[in-house]
Amino acid sequence: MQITKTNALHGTVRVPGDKSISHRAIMFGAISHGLTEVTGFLQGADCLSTISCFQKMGIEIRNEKKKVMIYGKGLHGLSAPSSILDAGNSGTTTRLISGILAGQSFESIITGDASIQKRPMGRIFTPLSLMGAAFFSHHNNNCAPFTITGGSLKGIHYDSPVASAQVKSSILLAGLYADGKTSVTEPYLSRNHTELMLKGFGADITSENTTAVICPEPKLTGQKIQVPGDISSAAYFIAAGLMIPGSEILIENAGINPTRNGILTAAKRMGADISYLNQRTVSGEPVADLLITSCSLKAAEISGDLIPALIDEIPVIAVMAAFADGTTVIKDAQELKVKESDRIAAVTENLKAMGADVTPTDDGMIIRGGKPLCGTKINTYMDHRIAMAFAVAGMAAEGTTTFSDASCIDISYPEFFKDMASLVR
Ligand SMILES: O=C(O)C1=C[C@@H](OP(=O)(O)O)[C@@H](O)[C@H](O)C1
Ligand SMILES: C=C(OP(=O)(O)O)C(=O)O
Repeated sequence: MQITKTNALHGTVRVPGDKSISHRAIMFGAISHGLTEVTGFLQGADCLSTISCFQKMGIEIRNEKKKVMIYGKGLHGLSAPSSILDAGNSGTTTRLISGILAGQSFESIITGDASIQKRPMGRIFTPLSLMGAAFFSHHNNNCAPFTITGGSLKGIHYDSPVASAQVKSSILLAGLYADGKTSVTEPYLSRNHTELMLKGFGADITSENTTAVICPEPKLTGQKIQVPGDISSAAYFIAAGLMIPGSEILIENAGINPTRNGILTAAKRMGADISYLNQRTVSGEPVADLLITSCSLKAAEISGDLIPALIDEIPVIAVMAAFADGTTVIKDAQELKVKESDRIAAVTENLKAMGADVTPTDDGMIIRGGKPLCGTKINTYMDHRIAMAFAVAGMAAEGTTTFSDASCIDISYPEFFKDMASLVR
């Protein structure tokens, strides 16, 4: 794959289904009674890992691409896995499944790829152990592979040190199996798809400010779920549409849940005027079509409670900042170091290689925008967000951009290059 500077982008694009919501639809369907039908499911490698894990635990899942059918067996219907559960590259799979496995009467082993084997799992071992599950990290490093011994769980209150929807969701799912109320408070509100969707399946779940509360409910019921387009995937089109002069693109069916739409807030702070058309609610999630028109971008500060709402979009926001006028400061984003790659290191290394003036910090980066950027060979670190963010950088830079390996894009957006190319006239 080679990318050169592109002309203005025009046309309409429909991004694939939301990754976070697709994972949850499979998981919640598996532990509910009866059929769950999912349309708009993301056929990315991460979500396929979730499907395969539940199939290994005896759940029939038919993936007909346009529709995924999950024949749920209820909270206690999973069987001991036929072999080690492989979460692939997916942190969401690993951490959310652990919450469910914590409440099972069997033992299971979870592993994943080289990246997953480096990501911190102590953050779920601690609360789930307090609830009564036991964990054994095979390399004694609080990472995968690990064994979970489920058990009878007790309800707890947990003050999470990190604003992480994966930690929150893992605890709430274990809470379905506990003997009483379970609650989680986080420092800032993270994405709330679990709270919204579990309620739809019949769970007794409420939230107020940064606290979510769940009470055990013996029976969840299968649902029809329509997955909205992924705002994290839309982010690459938003950035390209804003940065490439003369562009006008319509992104249809994008999820705009306020706990996820920080990219829109950041873009607005940077001077963009994005129109929200056809606003509606789909399966409990707010959705809109987004009209993006190119503009000259200016620097902004990205920090505090905005961070969880745009955590996965920071690589592409950093690219926008490199093309913007002024100094952008991104802080409070130390979580970037424990994603599929160390995204502070990966973004700053690649931006520097393209000629940008950028300084990494402990919890983010400082980008002095406006220097001319030139294509180079991007080291993706096999991180899908890095590959797509720098594909966008390559579309706005002089010269040619190539990649060490861009196959990682299949994790969240297998059709990315095709969809982007459809907008180039
Ligand atoms: O719950 C989820 O679906 C996700 C939560 C976020 O991770 P953290 O919970 O680690 O912040 C995000 O980065 C990830 O892509 C998906
Ligand atoms: C961090 C991400 O996903 P996960 O944690 O599920 O691997 C991501 O998609 O950017």
